[in-house]
Amino acid sequence: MLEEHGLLELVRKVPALLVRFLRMAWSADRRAVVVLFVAEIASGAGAAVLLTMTAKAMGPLVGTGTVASRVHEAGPYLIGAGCAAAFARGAHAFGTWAEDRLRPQLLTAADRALIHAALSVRLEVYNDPAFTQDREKAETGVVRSERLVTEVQVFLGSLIRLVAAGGVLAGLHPLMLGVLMLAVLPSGAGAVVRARIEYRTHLTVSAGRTVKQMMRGYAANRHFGDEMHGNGMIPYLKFWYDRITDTIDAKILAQTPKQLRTDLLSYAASGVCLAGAYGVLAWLTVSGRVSLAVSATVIVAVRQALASVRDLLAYTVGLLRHCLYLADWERFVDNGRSPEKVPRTDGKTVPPVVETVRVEKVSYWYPNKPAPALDEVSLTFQRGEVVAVVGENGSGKSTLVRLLLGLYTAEKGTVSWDGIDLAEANQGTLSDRTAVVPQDFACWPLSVRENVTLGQPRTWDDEAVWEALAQVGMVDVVRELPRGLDTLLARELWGGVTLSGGQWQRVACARALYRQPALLVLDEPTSEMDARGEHQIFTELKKVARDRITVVVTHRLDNTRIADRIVVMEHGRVTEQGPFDQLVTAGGLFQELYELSHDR
Ligand SMILES: Nc1ncnc2c1ncn2[C@@H]1O[C@H](COP(=O)(O)OP(=O)(O)OP(=O)(O)O)[C@@H](O)[C@H]1O
Repeated sequence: MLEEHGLLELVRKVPALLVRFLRMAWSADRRAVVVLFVAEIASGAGAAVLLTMTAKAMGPLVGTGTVASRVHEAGPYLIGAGCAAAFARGAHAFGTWAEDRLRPQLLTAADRALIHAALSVRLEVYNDPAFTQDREKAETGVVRSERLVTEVQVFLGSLIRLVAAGGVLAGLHPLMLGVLMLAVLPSGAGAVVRARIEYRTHLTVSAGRTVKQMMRGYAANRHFGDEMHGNGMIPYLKFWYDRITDTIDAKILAQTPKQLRTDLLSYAASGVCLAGAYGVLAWLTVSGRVSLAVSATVIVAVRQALASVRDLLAYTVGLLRHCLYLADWERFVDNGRSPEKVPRTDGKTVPPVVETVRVEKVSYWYPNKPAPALDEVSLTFQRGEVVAVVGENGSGKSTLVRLLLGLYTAEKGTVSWDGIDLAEANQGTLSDRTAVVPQDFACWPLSVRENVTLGQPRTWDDEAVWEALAQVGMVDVVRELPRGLDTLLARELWGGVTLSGGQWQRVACARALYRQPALLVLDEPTSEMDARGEHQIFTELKKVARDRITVVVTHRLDNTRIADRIVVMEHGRVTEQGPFDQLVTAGGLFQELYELSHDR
């Protein structure tokens, strides 16, 4: 991780980051990039001409003769200087126009890359605790990408103006470059020290900021409103949020005395060096080595150079800081493209119809867990079968179905579909054959139609959509919505509505049925449904079971009566299998759980 390395590591990365950033800008808006560069170069050239004209005007102005004749002689140069200044400002305005165009486009490009990366990785990558933290950091990189445009613009402009001032001074007298260096060096050193302090501060607060960001997300999410308000959690959450923000602030504030010391030292050194530079200049002038006119120009040029250096350094610090966040963003985005993190697309094609899914001696470990979530599990599933998977919390049911779906890859053993080992399957063709109603599903802020067809190629035929809705008993509810299938299921948006928990669950089931998959997995599909809804779903499952393998994970053991076979799991192992009538009297865990569920 970049954080383990130092500032030097970051500085080494900056050019590559800037090139990548430039490429993004180039593909977003070439014209704006060209205008930005041309405008800043033109603005720098204008500043150089302004200085040269000033130098030329100084000769007559500080020379001999009447005031009128001196002004007359200097007049054309003064007009030239005025025009150069106007030109430089005009060019800068175009630079700002380009910046205004690039900022939002780069923000969008960085944001899109992040979301695509987050959506591209395999589900297993999410299990790595670093993944969430990396994503939070990358989010900050997205926000900072916008500011980087301004920084690059000012950095470039200042650099060009500094080079222009240096060039003009060197042209006047080679020694003047030394005078300029003497005047600006301490500010440079001060800025580097400041950047180091800021970088270290960033490292100390980054973990706290990540947690804070997560909390912000929860606090603003209506989904958690019932839980927060109904449990009286608000005062503690406020207290907790205040505490973490105070801790972060305290760490940042603890750095301010160091920054003050750095500033005072660098300003004092700057003052001494500037006085030294002017002393050298005075000596050169008095000893006749440079003319009075040159010396007057040097003073103007040094002032301009100092302003440029101040901008340059301030924006270099900003640039470094933002590159730091961008490095986090870059790492996350590149991870989302690395072959070992994304699903396989080059493997064997999974056929549309599957007769047998075989699980052979499969074990699976989650990161940082000593015991396997699945331990040498062997099972076979046949087309047309409805299999219920039951067991106590944490026994490995959800892990098993993720392996069947190919969402996780077995670490030991194999899961195969008609002989195709899923570790070697093309994941795209596999996910085309599966459908799942997970325990936790999203309430997508899309129309009813899209909520049903999501994951399928777009269709103009609503008949199949209505059919899927009929299978879950949602036809009347949808007909009564203000815009039927077009109704937006997002109460937060104008014209949108929301559904009840059970209705949302029915929509999730309709989506799975609409897919007509080879493997249909339902993990607690009816936990929020009323008795009628539950009855309807299980009746429908039975009706459509002939064409596929259906796996239902459930804690409501009465529902397992519809299953052809029940698989009982304990501590990651399969301990019982068989039809309901057999298991309910077998004296094993199933019978015990069944009796407990009726012992009220
Ligand atoms: N993402 C994860 N990271 C780490 N450990 C996990 C993860 N998901 C599950 N586990 C662990 O794996 C084991 C099996 O979990 P799994 O979710 O498969 O159980 P389950 O039978 O579906 O439980 P439940 O009935 O509560 O849904 C548990 O010990 C759980 O703590």
